[in-house]
Amino acid sequence: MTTMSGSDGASAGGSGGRGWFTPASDAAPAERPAPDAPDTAATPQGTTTVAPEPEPVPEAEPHPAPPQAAAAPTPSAAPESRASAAPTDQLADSELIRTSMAELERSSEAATAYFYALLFVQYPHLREMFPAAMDNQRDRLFRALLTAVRLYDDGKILTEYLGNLGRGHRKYGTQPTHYPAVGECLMAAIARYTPQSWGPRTEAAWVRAYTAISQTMIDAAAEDEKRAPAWWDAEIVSHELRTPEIAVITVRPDKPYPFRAGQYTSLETPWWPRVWRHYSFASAPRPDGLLTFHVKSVPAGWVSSALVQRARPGDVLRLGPPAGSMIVDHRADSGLLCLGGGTGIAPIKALVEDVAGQGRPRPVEVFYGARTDHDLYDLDTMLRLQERHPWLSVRPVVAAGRARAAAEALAGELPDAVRRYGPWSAYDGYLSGPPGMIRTGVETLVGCGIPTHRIRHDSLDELVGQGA
Ligand SMILES: NC(=O)C1=CN([C@@H]2O[C@H](COP(=O)(O)OP(=O)(O)OC[C@H]3O[C@@H](n4cnc5c(N)ncnc54)[C@H](O)[C@@H]3O)[C@@H](O)[C@H]2O)C=CC1
Repeated sequence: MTTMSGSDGASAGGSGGRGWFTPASDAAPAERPAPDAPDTAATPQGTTTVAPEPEPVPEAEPHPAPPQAAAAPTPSAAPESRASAAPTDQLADSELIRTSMAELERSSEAATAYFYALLFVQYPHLREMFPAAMDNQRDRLFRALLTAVRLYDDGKILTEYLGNLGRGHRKYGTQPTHYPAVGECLMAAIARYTPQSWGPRTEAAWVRAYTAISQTMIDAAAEDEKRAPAWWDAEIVSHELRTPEIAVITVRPDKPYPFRAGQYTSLETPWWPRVWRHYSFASAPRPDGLLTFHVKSVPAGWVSSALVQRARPGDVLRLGPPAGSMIVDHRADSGLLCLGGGTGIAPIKALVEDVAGQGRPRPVEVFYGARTDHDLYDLDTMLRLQERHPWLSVRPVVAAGRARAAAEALAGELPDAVRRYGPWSAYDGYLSGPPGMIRTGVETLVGCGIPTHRIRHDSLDELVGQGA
């Protein structure tokens, strides 16, 4: 598999044949599917990172000033433009790309809007692969780029991130032949919005990086194609409204769906084609193969609202591959300290079931937080698990007031409640919930003596994009 340092793509220009960004000839055959935007990054040991994925949100399609005919970058006046595209090592590339990215960040919105406008003007047939509304999509592309640049010098993690991305993109129907088009428009957008840093060396560094990125994604998708479908259709077999905003939805996939407790998937509804959202599996793998999700409808959340208010048994959803590395290492004996906020309790419940299924008891301490006790929609389930398993402790934590249903609930924000117990230094941390909770939760656990490499959670980027 190609890594960032492996390719020597100079700026050759042109998007056809073996020009810019064309995958290596001995790599993936042309008909292999590949990706179009970001999906998942998982750090092997520590923090789980769920990366951006093209998951647009509805809305009219806004566009920036229409791009000119050709996507030629405009490198001329840049400070480093007099330098030749001489051989550069990866370190130099990463310097150039970071500088360029820092400048790009200042105009990220305009640059991504320009990129998509250019892509759809130059390659109109690609438009149908994207959802009608492009808002969130634009944001996700940029976040993916940022993630790749951030991981640029860490070959192993970058390869893992891109591999997940490539596999995740199979469901969009992306082909290897799409990469040159995307690369060409991306370079044009970067060139246009980084006048200070753009020049031949930076351009060559970006071309090398993009070529390597594409190749890694294409290879991963091709490899994945040998063993897994691009997507699964899954019929809803039960739909239970736990509160007016929260539904517990169980589906039956049309083919076996292998995954690990703590992971998540991407999900598309029939009502919003090509709009995908992430949801965690709320149970460990079951013998009957059914999968359960907890969905909270959020304001202006078209997908979540459809899933909660409109979906019914018999409706068919589409699932992407499993992703995420918030999984339990069953070779270890350490205890699990789990923080589940709101519907973030879903993967925590799966983790508890996973530990139970191993038949090797180890301490599991769950803090289940909600705004009000009314929002503790899955407390009964968690308390039943606690009754069944002596190694499990479940503590509800209610931020606002005290609940009748959970008279024993602790008061306050979830991380504060955790701090009152412990010691936790011998535990591994698992966090799932809203981004603010994850941030303060990680700080709290580190403050309690749990090193970051023993703390796992889904990525904040992904969670931010999820609420729709
Ligand atoms: N449905 C699913 O499968 C999954 C959902 N999630 C995420 O979980 C979140 C659930 O949202 P809601 O149920 O509306 O949760 P919520 O906003 O009602 O909050 C749940 C808990 O988090 C605490 N919290 C919130 N912000 C905090 C902050 N800044 N500092 C400390 N504590 C804070 C609250 O006090 C409460 O205890 C969403 O962001 C969703 O993306 C995460 C993983 C899986």
